[in-house]
Amino acid sequence: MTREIENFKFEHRHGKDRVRVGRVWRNKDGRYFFVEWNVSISLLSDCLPAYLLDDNSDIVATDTMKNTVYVKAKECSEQISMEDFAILLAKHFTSFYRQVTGAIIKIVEKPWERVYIDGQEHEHGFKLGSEKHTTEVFVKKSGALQVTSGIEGLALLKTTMSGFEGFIRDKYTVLPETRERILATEVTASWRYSYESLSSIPQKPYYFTDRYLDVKKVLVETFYGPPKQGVYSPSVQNTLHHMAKSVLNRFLDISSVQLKMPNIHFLPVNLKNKDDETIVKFNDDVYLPTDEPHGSIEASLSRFWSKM
Ligand SMILES: O=c1[nH]c(=O)c2[nH]c(=O)[nH]c2[nH]1
Repeated sequence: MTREIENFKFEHRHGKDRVRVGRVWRNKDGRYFFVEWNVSISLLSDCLPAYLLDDNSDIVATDTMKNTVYVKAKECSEQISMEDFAILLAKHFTSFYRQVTGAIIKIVEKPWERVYIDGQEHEHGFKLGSEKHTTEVFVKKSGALQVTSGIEGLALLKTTMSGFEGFIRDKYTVLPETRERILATEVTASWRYSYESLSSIPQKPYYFTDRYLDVKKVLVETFYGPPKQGVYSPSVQNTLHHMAKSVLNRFLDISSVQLKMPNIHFLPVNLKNKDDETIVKFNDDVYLPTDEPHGSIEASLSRFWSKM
């Protein structure tokens, strides 16, 4: 909420961060489904008297917000995507409380994956995977909405078909040019859907979950290229742009995509002993893995008609 008070601009919101919830569903055949979500709620509401006076009569308590997560999780008798759960929560807060004019709900899913035993899916066994699915939903009382989904911690590496040449060389430059290096990154991606109102959201139950898996697949496939020959990457920047473009070309319901791709360096190892004898000579084989410092490369790509 933005207000002008005594010639100052005053903005406020309040909510509850990191509400953790696990939800189990069981289908008729006795097969279990499980999600673990970390939910953050932020409400835009008319509760100025609480800031200016000792009047809390327009405050939705953040403890109440936390409880609502569990109530709504309980009420979801069928499995639901985390985007739909975020929309459901936001709809609740903006319609149930006169004071609430907007709700921002963020969810990060813990990557529990069904296990396979002897090549067979386990009915109720899960193990922790790596990258995380994220979402952020903003719903206004009017029904206007924004839905963003994303991925965090998608670690990708290829051992060849990457180089970096032709960059600025000056007295500070040491880095040799190369057409052969390891390319490694940990992708953080987010993409905005083009839906702008509650009524335009697709009603298909796993729509957003399926889309998340589709986008991840396109990002990964574009990074690596075809299984046998791969695809040459002249820079992280170029690969990032290809990945973003592939997502927008493939999915017309996505209006913009943002990618952060740190360049995680693997340094060539060359060693000489005290007699100046070479004991390890680098031949694109032995590397020193590092996590810092790392290059930081990020960009966003949007359709022209996108409002992002
Ligand atoms: O793909 C790269 N992009 C850069 O901007 C850069 N800078 C650098 O030192 N190595 C690399 N690699």
